[in-house]
Amino acid sequence: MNASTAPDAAQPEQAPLLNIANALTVLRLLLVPVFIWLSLLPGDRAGLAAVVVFVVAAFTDRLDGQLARSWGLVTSFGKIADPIADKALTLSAFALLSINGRLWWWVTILIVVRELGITVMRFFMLRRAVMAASRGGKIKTTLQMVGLVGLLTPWSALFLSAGAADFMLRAAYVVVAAALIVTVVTGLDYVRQAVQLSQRGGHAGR
Ligand SMILES: O=P(O)(O)OC[C@H](O)CO
Repeated sequence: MNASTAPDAAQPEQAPLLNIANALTVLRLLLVPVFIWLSLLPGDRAGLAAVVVFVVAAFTDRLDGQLARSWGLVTSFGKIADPIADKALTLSAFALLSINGRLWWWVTILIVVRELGITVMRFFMLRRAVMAASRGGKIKTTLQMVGLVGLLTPWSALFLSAGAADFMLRAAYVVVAAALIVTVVTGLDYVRQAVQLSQRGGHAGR
């Protein structure tokens, strides 16, 4: 939602906790069980409905960040909850794909370890600073979401030729590969930021 590591104690929050940006973040979290339920139903129609719910939830990620920045609705809750809502959505999709044998487990496990590891680290770092999502983190989430939509969509049910459906699926795997690289690199970068903050021994100074 917010670029860079932001100070928490130095600047008291102006925006109310109950605002449209945070409501969209909570909506994204609430859409996750709906997406999982639809994904587990048999048939292409349920699969397509699951993709629609996923896309709506992914769109709220774009919208909440934009609204928070442009309307001055940035809160510490949003900085923490926004990445958690993203991870709940993307990690459930990665796990479902691996369960269905459509994505290698090692890819899902690597991404789960990075995402949960950074979330735990964020909570530990709260004593010093709120580590908001970085630019790289946002790019990573976008790549993951685009790749996931490509892998989740039953392309053949969209009246595409076999060749076109195959092309879309291959393109999705390429995007997921790019997402995997950015996921690992940005994870390491967050660790570097956390080490620097810890060494400074105080609040993030921006
Ligand atoms: O890479 P993270 O953990 O900062 O997550 C990034 C967010 O999902 C961007 O909205």
